[in-house]
Amino acid sequence: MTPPDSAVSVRDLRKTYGSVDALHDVSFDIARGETFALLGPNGAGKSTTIEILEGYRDRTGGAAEVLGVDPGRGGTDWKARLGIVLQSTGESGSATVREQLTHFAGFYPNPRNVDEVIEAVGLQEKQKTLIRKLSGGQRRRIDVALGIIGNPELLFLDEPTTGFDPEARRQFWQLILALKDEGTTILLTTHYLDEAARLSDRAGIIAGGSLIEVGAIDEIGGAEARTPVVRWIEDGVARSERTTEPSRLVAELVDRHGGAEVPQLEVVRPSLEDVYLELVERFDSSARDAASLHAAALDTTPNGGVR
Ligand SMILES: Nc1ncnc2c1ncn2[C@@H]1O[C@H](COP(=O)(O)OP(=O)(O)OP(=O)(O)O)[C@@H](O)[C@H]1O
Repeated sequence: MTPPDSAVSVRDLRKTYGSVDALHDVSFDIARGETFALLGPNGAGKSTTIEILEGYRDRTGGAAEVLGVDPGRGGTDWKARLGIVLQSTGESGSATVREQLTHFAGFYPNPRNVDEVIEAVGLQEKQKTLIRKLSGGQRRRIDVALGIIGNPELLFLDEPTTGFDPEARRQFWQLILALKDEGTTILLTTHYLDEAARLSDRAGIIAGGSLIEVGAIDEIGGAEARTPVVRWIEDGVARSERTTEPSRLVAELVDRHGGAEVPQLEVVRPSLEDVYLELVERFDSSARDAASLHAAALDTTPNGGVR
């Protein structure tokens, strides 16, 4: 089932929690060495997908392979090849930063150097501090440090930079780019679309438990969604136009203004965030249409309408 260079392969993955249909028919591959972002609104099914792939959660249906192994059956050797940064901060213990990392390094056959990891997550000055005395953002760095201490082939990062200050996020990005250079495969979920765009090669967008789009980070959504928008003010009215030839339009506007400044002129290339919001909004509105069609059909069926 798995393409030969795949680190992760998912086919028709389904998960229900009681009556909640959390995932349906989700299929995607992640190549070895690739950084893949799984994006989507709250409750879309990202953590459920990740937890199934980590072997923490059973699936209801479909198939999955992670580093060539069914995650439902992965043993200790397989787990030692994974690095996991869960969504919630788990570390609050009474060990120091250095003690905790040294302790966890001992669980792995080929761990990273503890000093290097402490430096990579920017905790040199806190290495002798008890973890429970760290700030929330600093504890999150410990989560990331514990995720990479085992020198994983595949790293799962579930909203890794929540609570980071902007400088810490940039520092974290450098760390991830360095891991990527070393060939680590990374599966990232994040609500920061700039983070996904900066770090990932490809992304999948999940909404309502379905994968609605998957593709290269600078192609996702298709060429039309990426068309630049020219914005300006004319006669006191805000104008905008989508065009594949923004230079031509700008030249025309300058001409129309007799060579003077065009008020508040800007050319904006839609960002990953703009494309994402458009795709999710389109999904939401077709889900609303389907729900009202369904309600209308019930209403017209004999004894179907509940009033
Ligand atoms: N243990 C559980 N029991 C019942 N329902 C659950 C459970 N875990 C998740 N769900 C439901 O499954 C759906 C998907 O949740 P999931 O946590 O995978 O979403 P998510 O995309 O990770 O969201 P977020 O961005 O908020 O973390 C949601 O409707 C959620 O309420």
